[in-house]
Amino acid sequence: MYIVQVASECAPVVKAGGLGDVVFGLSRELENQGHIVDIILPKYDCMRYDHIWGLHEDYNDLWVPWGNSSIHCTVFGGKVHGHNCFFIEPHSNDNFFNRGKYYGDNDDNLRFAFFSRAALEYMCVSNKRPEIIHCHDWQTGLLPVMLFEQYKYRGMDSQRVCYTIHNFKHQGGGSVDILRAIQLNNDGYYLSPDRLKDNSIPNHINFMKGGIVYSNAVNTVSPHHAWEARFGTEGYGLGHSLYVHQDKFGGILNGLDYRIWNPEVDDYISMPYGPDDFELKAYNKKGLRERLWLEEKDRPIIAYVGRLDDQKGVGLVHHALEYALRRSAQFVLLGSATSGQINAQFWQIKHRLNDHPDVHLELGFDEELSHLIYAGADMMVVPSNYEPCGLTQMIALKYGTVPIVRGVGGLVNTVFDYDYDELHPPEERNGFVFHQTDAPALESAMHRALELWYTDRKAFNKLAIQGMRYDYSWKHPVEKYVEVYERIKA
Ligand SMILES: Nc1ncnc2c1ncn2[C@@H]1O[C@H](COP(=O)(O)OP(=O)(O)O[C@H]2O[C@H](CO)[C@@H](O)[C@H](O)[C@H]2O)[C@@H](O)[C@H]1O
Repeated sequence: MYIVQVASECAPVVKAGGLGDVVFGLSRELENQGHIVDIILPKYDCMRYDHIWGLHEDYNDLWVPWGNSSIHCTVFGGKVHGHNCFFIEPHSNDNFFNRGKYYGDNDDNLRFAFFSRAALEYMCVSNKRPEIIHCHDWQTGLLPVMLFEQYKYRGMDSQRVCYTIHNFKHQGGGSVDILRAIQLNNDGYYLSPDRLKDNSIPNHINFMKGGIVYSNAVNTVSPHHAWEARFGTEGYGLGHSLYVHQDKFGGILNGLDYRIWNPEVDDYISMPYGPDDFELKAYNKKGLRERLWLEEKDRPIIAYVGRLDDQKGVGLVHHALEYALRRSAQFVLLGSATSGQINAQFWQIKHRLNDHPDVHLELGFDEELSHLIYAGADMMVVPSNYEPCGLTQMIALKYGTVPIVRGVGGLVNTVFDYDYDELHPPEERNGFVFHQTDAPALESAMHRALELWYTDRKAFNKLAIQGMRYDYSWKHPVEKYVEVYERIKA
């Protein structure tokens, strides 16, 4: 099958979080299984150009209809670790993708509406006719709308869309001006409740709702989160739309790319190791301590890696740090804040603890360091408020770093409590789970993990090795995506 992925991220060239990992890992495994995949991305000024090989002009004369005129774009082709990517560069004073960052500007909705339009226009005029266009998150929610309302009549009538939602909280939207920009000139039609009308803000369109209504198949990234979004509050107002479209909605658990996330072959860590020579993990703990100036002693290291965002339970992340110190453990944090307030709060903590021999906070994005943390830590905390899938706990498992997670979303589908899991026998359990969003709940799970580390190291290591033996690769999820593609293709 020929599949085009359209997304705002693809690791390692553009990665702000898990979306980038998924777009790359999914594409790579699809190709392994014999499919052809192209990936279309914006050409950001701040991408990791060192991960692109053979960047060249692929299509120089792309004119993308926009408002009353059109914007000239150049499309660049290049290989990202062997995979075909196309980068769209608009030439206009809006400088849509020359902002020194991927997201976070007031006109983000317009920027990605433009990107969706440009991706379709490029496929249309360059004669790319995939069987499946796979769109991701709010940034590309308008693509299926334009495909079925406009491009279907321009020779793209047999393309089908699979739409994957990685985060319901960010839906994209705005006034009907956006419809004008993408030339969907019939406000009454598009603003109807069964099309793009936002479910709560009057006279607003909602990109993600558009994606749900117009795509042929819709999924989120774990079975449990699909249930939460449909029946709980985690759909952030889109629960009703999911109900209306329930026949085409489901959950497919993410995978991990084990060529990137595998301690047996990881170039960024101090010493390779696997479940059969787990004792070598200790060299990575030493390497991590040396790199981050932590004191060398017989203590566990607890880590947090992730965006510092309300979604991730930042209050509990901070609490985990304080509790770890109280229990004489060491704590390492690698995170980038998504708001100025959270950023300031963590810089303050960092300054306060700057000379502490048992703590290191690294505030920013550092892919290489993240590998060493997964390898060197003993435990990883993931106290999320909600978590569609979560990759950090799956990476931690592969690196024999025991996850301590809140039982929500994909965390429920991947981490099974050492003491209390009822569905898995003891030899299949792999972590610690708590349920409430308060500090005592987190402490009780951390306490159980720390007690095991302090009092029965053998049992702790056995648990870590059990986690390493889980297969959360892309192999099985890709089979599920291919089933979906087969079902919807023309
Ligand atoms: N400061 C930093 N430095 C280096 N690396 C960092 C980093 N902060 C995060 N990362 C890395 O980014 C990825 C984050 O994965 P998550 O699953 O937590 O994604 P996120 O919440 O962004 O994405 C959303 O999409 C993904 C993919 O579908 C879902 O798993 C998830 O639940 C959903 O919220 C991991 O690879 C992690 O190591």
